[in-house]
Amino acid sequence: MKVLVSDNISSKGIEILKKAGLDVDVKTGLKPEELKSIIGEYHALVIRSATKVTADIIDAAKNLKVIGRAGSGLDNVDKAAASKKGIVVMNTPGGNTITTAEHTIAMMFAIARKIPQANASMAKGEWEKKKFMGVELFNKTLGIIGLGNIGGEVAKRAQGLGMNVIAYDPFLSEEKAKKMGIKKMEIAELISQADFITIHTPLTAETRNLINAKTIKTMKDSAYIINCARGGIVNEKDIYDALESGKLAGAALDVFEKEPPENNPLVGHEKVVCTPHLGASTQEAQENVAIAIAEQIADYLIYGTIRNAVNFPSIPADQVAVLQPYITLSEKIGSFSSQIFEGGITEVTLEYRGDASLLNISPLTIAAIKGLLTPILEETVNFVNAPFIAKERGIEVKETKSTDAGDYQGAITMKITSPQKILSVTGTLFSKRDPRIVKINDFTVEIVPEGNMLFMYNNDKPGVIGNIGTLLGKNNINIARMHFGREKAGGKAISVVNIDAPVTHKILQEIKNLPNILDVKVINL
Ligand SMILES: NC(=O)c1ccc[n+]([C@@H]2O[C@H](COP(=O)([O-])OP(=O)(O)OC[C@H]3O[C@@H](n4cnc5c(N)ncnc54)[C@H](O)[C@@H]3O)[C@@H](O)[C@H]2O)c1
Ligand SMILES: O=C(O)[C@H](O)COP(=O)(O)O
Repeated sequence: MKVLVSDNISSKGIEILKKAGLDVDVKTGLKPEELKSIIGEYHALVIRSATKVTADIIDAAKNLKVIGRAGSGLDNVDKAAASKKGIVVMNTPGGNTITTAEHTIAMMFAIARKIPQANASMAKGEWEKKKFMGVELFNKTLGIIGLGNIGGEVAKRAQGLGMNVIAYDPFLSEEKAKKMGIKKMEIAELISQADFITIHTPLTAETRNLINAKTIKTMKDSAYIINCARGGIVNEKDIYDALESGKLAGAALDVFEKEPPENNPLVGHEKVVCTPHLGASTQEAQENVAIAIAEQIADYLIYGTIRNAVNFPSIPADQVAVLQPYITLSEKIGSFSSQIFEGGITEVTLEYRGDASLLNISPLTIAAIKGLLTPILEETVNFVNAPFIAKERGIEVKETKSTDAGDYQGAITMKITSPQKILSVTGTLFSKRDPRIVKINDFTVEIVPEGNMLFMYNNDKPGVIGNIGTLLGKNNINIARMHFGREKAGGKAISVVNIDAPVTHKILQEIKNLPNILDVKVINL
């Protein structure tokens, strides 16, 4: 397997990839067309923030299985295009958190005490003591927008400096904020109260342009803005206008709308401190993220283990043993159901009952959808692109949970709806690991879902089984197992036969023509 490392990462990560037996090429600074022309030969791509993995690049990535970000931000990757193609996108959350929080604090000190400006002045031989009067951080209010990993570490450090920390984060509970000794508030309130405002959110549709002329108007004239998150969250033109008009005291920026910035008047402005996206640039953080991404990529390419993927739920190591049999069961229920169902599917509901309801159900639902789509689609369906394909095909996926599993310890039911009909298939685990299909609509059955199978609706009349056995025997096809279910004696019945070899189209036709056979489907699991 070949790995392309297209941005600078610590050599420790490259050593790990090579030791794992992977063929590693390091080619940094590639132009988009150069990357596009070579990406087809690689199975993994390791990046930082410089490489732009656009839909165009992904389209050319014929063999790519994984994109690994040595760091956290993934706004330079077209995640939807990658997911659609079944490419796992993973990052290394946490590896550069402390380093970036420290950089934020350093930027806050730098702008409050004008350290870079004073340094530049001294380098020119000046001694401008009066010009570089600063402000203390002690007793000032720090407003943190986005109290996640980095925001949280910034908060701790600011509290240590005697600052009053307030935060805006719509996804943060009041209780957690309280535990951290932080007052949570709405953004408008934070902006009007803060002496220093620091941003630690991802760049999303919600956060793009979050700090703009309108919000700046409501800030204190003495306020400072620090952005070590992503360019585009603060509107650079509006910050420049505010600084020029005396509305803001200063800004410290590590990230920019365009990187590297071109003709950006904020760079070199006397009230601005700039660093070239250095938030994560310490030896410690770079080793952390390079080692982490190399291990994650090697584990995925060699063992299929997915960790820290943004487009597939991670399964913690201690949950794998319990979840794996249920993942297998879900996938088999999905595959079994789609092979006996006919019609345009509009909705799929997964019902988790008993023990199954207590599990992390997202991977189980994805497995069921993968199982459902694989037999009916030409394109490769995997755990990453299955939810995307379902959505694209207009299939609504729902989940329900109930602790009551009736006769079973745990059960999963897949209900497939089309405008004409509904199919319901329930499965369970025998001895905690052996999948069984135990109900199909109102028929109670006990089917081992594996290998080649024949699924039949028939009239519950004598001779049906004998006829099938004779026909298969004549064609030298051995029956491994047979299962039956019926509504009532003499009514409609279900027969499922596990066979040791697949049937040909001709044999299938002959089965269809047997007396009392209403319908036959071939299943392969
Ligand atoms: N400058 C650098 O070199 C550098 C290094 C690492 C990370 N980063 C960037 O820093 C940012 C934060 O990283 P992190 O690891 O702390 O991420 P995180 O996911 O731990 O935290 C992000 C926080 O933002 C909050 N949030 C999301 N949308 C929001 C909104 N609309 N308003 C307010 N809060 C919102 C989330 O609830 C979460 O608590 C990211 O943009 C990341 O890319 C930059
Ligand atoms: O998202 C990140 O991890 C940071 O922005 C660091 O980016 P970098 O790896 O390009 O320095």
